Amino acid sequence: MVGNSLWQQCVSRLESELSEQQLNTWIRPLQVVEEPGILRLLAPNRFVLDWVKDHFFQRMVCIVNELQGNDAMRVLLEVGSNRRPTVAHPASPQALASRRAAPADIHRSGKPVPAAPIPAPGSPQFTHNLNPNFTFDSFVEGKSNQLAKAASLQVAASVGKAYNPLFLYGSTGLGKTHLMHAIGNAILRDNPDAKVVYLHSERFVADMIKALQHNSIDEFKRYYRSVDTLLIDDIQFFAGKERSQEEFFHTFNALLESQQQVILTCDRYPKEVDGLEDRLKSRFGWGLTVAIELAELETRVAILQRKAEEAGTVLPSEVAFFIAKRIRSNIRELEGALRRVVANAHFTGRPITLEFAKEALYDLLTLQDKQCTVDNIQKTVAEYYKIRVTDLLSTRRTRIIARPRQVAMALTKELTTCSLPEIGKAFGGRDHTTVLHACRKVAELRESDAQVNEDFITLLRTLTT
Ligand SMILES: Nc1ncnc2c1ncn2[C@@H]1O[C@H](COP(=O)(O)OP(=O)(O)OP(=O)(O)O)[C@@H](O)[C@H]1O
Repeated sequence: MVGNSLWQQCVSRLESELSEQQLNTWIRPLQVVEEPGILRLLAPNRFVLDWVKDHFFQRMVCIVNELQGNDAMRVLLEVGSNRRPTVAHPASPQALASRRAAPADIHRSGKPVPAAPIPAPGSPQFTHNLNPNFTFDSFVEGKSNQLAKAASLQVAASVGKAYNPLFLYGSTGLGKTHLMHAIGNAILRDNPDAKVVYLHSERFVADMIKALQHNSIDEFKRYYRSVDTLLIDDIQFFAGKERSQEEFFHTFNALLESQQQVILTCDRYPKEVDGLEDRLKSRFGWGLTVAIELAELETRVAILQRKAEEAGTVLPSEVAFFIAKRIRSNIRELEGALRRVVANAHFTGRPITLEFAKEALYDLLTLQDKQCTVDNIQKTVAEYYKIRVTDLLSTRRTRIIARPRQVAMALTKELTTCSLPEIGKAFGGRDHTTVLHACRKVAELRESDAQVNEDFITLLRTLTT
């Protein structure tokens, strides 16, 4: 029996034994490589590997043996991917400090930079900069962030030992900073004397420049190297900043060598950050690299309800569903919409009903509606894939046209109230079954092809913000 179908049979068996959540988190992310006599399973990272090994591996081997009878295959479990890399392999700490940095420029995030953590010269105190509200308890778990939360809990419980560095990545506003602070808060709760320091990468750069100007770079180094846990947010802002990367590289190495915990966040997979040195990219993947995905509808609703509860407001579920359906790609924006509804209710003294929420969010949603016309979706998709709108409407079936067309149809289904026949008509008079097929195909590809998933998310975000 070939590895793949054997594995499929094994998964079918597990489907009747495990919960959907367990299957999604631990079993389905495994990829199979076919080799004679060997069923090689690739886990996307060490975290999944360890978990699967401890909880399911024995059972998996049993099932394979049962399915195979006498000519049982060897089952191997290792970290790797036959799609795209997720985690680099560890290397010796001795190899850490041996290389030098390469040059580049500066760019700015436009985000507010949190207060500087550097204490006045000679001052021994540490500034955590942690938001006490960002805890594991206040973090709503869903399929999209389950793995990231589990990994974060593990790191908080085993600082410097479990996974170092922990690298959380995902689009903006999906909860990376929240989780990072949750780890810091949990570490401090267990050990109030722990030196936990959070800062945005721009702050690191600004402090380093200040230290260089004031001839206090040694103190700067000492400070960062003396922390127990260093949390650096949005490391994509290191891109192109040569000197900062070099400094960070050495700090990072020093911390890792002495088992101090480093936690990093980024808006994309480390290897995809342009302007970041290769040695940093590869080093970032030495511990555990975990993605936070776009939250699904149910999680968005649960987050809204949790935030409303925290604000002391009761949010009727039809209102929560309405907001969550309209704002899909960013939890921060979801919170913004909720804040607006709650504030309006407070000022006007009116109860929060569906009608009221529609009124309160009128401007925001009208702007979104304007962007979400079929014409605009077609134009945006065509520009993104560098093809013409007429190509999308044509009968051409080459992959470079057909795939964007499917993505555009799926986006139209997601973002407008058009029916399948209406979408078909708008895309060169196609049948509704073609549209249905396109939507299913895109959903399937988003699971199996990281590039399609990224294209879809980027387009969704462009069209809804
Ligand atoms: N699963 C969740 N449960 C509760 N709140 C969440 C969740 N995900 C995100 N949030 C909230 O959404 C807001 C934005 O999250 P956060 O700042 O962590 O995003 P981010 O991924 O770090 O974004 P950026 O890349 O822009 O820094 C925060 O207020 C956070 O509390």
